[in-house]
Amino acid sequence: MASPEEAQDLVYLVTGGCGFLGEHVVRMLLQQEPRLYELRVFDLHLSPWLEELKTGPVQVTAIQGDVTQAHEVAAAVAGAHVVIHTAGLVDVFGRASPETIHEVNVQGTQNVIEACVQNGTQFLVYTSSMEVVGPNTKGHHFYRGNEDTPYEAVHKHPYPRSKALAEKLVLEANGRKVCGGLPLVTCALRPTGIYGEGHQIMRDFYHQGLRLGGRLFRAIPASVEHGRVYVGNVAWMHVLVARELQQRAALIGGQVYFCYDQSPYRSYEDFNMEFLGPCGVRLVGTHPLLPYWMLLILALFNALLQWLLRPLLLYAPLLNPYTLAIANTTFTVSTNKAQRHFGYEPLFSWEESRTRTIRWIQAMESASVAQLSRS
Ligand SMILES: NC(=O)c1ccc[n+]([C@@H]2O[C@H](COP(=O)([O-])OP(=O)(O)OC[C@H]3O[C@@H](n4cnc5c(N)ncnc54)[C@H](O)[C@@H]3O)[C@@H](O)[C@H]2O)c1
Ligand SMILES: C[C@@H](CO)CCC[C@@H](C)[C@H]1CC[C@H]2[C@@H]3[C@H](O)C=C4C[C@@H](O)CC[C@]4(C)[C@H]3CC[C@]12C
Repeated sequence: MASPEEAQDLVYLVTGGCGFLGEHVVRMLLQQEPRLYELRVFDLHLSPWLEELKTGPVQVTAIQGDVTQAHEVAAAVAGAHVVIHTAGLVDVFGRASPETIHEVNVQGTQNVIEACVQNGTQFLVYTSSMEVVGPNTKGHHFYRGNEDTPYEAVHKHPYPRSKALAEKLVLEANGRKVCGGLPLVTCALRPTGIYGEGHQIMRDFYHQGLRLGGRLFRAIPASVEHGRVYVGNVAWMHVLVARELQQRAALIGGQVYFCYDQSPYRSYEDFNMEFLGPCGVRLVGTHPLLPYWMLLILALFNALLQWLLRPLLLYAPLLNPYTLAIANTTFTVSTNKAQRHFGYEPLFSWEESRTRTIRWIQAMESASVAQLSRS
């Protein structure tokens, strides 16, 4: 039974609630937000696991919709107290056009803001990205920086450009009057590279490793640090900041926070090996097996091939000039701003985050073995 100060009276809306991060935010809200009365999950594609959540004490409402359609967003927001906007088109591989990325990430976010204003919804948390800052394509390193570290943010790629524009819209909307006259309170969370259960790129690396006989070949120097954060902690940060935004609007409104936890600083590949290693994949080489210039030629070749093949098929490999640049540029954060402003402490230790991620990969493996033996 909820105590009087914890009456179950709040309606939350999570956009992109069926995505990798969105699913963790949805589950975290159900576990950690005692004042939740209704949870609306809005996504272009609804996942079957939502059905099992509908049997719990909180009313879970699945809404199939598109953030680019203002009327669909407005209908979903009507009556909500808090919106957590995670929906986005995450594409650094050239799968979607720059126009589509802009439409979903920027126009979609504008639609969410306008829907909050029209409907009198006062609290908006936006999932931004480290890429709003960098790494930039000039290869400048961002070494254990924080929210105030000066850095030349240069956005040439459609994805980081769209995230930066959307973040700006969200922060500028802080303080706007919503219907009823109260101020809109917004903030943005900037995860570094998220990992954990459901991470598609980790899945891809694992399967690639299996195809190559349990090996992956080092392509990035071990000295390049890449920031990573566990999905459960990113979700927890969203839940906590959404709650505290309602109590400490003056402090948190209009602010940005990097998402961080105790995950160690490593290169992108070495970090992945923390999970893939125990699952039978090893990283070959202590130094990159190919020199950088050769990888760059391969990346440029991939980009050319993508362009040539576009009328016929979608060719979108992991390696392109942009992903090569990100993977080869140090970008790590070291901050306690979220702890100072809203009392954030990671919910999952590094050991737990690692164990959970390994168990997920192992479960994936058992499921595919079981499927093979059935067929
Ligand atoms: N994955 C990362 O490492 C990472 C890091 C930093 C920030 N982010 C941000 O976190 C958010 C979630 O990313 P993710 O990794 O979970 O991606 P994801 O692709 O798994 O999830 C995004 C979700 O948004 C939904 N969506 C896409 N277009 C939509 C539309 N037009 N209308 C409604 N829903 C739509 C998708 O169906 C999907 O369920 C994104 O905003 C992304 O920019 C991700
Ligand atoms: C050169 C390859 C040899 O193994 C390795 C390529 C790795 C890349 C595919 C990934 C390296 C860094 C990743 C990005 C980073 O973690 C942060 C991101 C921010 C987020 O908002 C979206 C995802 C991403 C762009 C992420 C995508 C994959 C990498 C480029």
